[in-house]
Amino acid sequence: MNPNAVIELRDVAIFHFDDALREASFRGNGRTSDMVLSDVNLTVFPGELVYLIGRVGSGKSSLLKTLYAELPLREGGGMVVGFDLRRMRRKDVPYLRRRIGIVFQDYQLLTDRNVFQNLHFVLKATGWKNELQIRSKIAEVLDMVSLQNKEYKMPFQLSGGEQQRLAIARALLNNPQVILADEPTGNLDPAAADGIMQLFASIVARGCAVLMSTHNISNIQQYPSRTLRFHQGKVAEIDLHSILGI
Ligand SMILES: Nc1ncnc2c1ncn2[C@@H]1O[C@H](COP(=O)(O)OP(=O)(O)OP(=O)(O)O)[C@@H](O)[C@H]1O
Repeated sequence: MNPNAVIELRDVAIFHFDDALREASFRGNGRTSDMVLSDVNLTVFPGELVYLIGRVGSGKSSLLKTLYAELPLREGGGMVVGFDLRRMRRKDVPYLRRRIGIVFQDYQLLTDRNVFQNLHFVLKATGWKNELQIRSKIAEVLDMVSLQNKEYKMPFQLSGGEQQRLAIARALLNNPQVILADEPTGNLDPAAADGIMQLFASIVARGCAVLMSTHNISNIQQYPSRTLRFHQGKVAEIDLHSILGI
């Protein structure tokens, strides 16, 4: 494994284990899992922006879930920010998640808490104790995502783009080396999506690696970068000329 990589996958296969299928196999009827991807090899270094593209159901979310240990890695080798995915136990998962940031299409904010409380909650849950340091960290990340002065807004009082900025601020709280973003611009209009892409570009420029699944080719046109195509159960790096026509 490359000591400088923040993500490394070697000969990985990804499966969904289905309880109904498992039940069938107990009865001697065969399969217990559905293979989504196989032969996945990937190395990502600090400060890289990597897009994941492919049709609905091609496995982009499944790969991201494997990287944040929502789906267990059962075949091949995988390291994420120094954590060995094959050796992860359930109790190790929160420690991995403190070292990475995760951003979803639907923001996944605490809807009954304001901006400040959404961030405060995460810092307390990840072991921060000193209120002064907590306040200073919250001010720092809100500044990074241009949401200063919105601390007391509730999520429903924010635009979609602002809610996604808050989700990104939350992902930045513990200075992650990697951000995994699953269609972060999927619910946004072009102007808001553009702002989110600018924000990710600034995060990448600070040395954080970002893996982003997207159906939005204009994201890639705007910030061309390494792109992986998910197709027929495999992942392959593609030549940007083939999708951008440049
Ligand atoms: N929890 C699950 N249990 C069983 N199969 C699943 C589960 N989640 C996803 N799948 C299957 O795994 C395959 C890959 O799905 P995945 O969500 O990773 O695709 P995707 O490329 O992210 O799609 P989208 O672009 O819609 O987000 C699909 O065939 C899907 O039906």
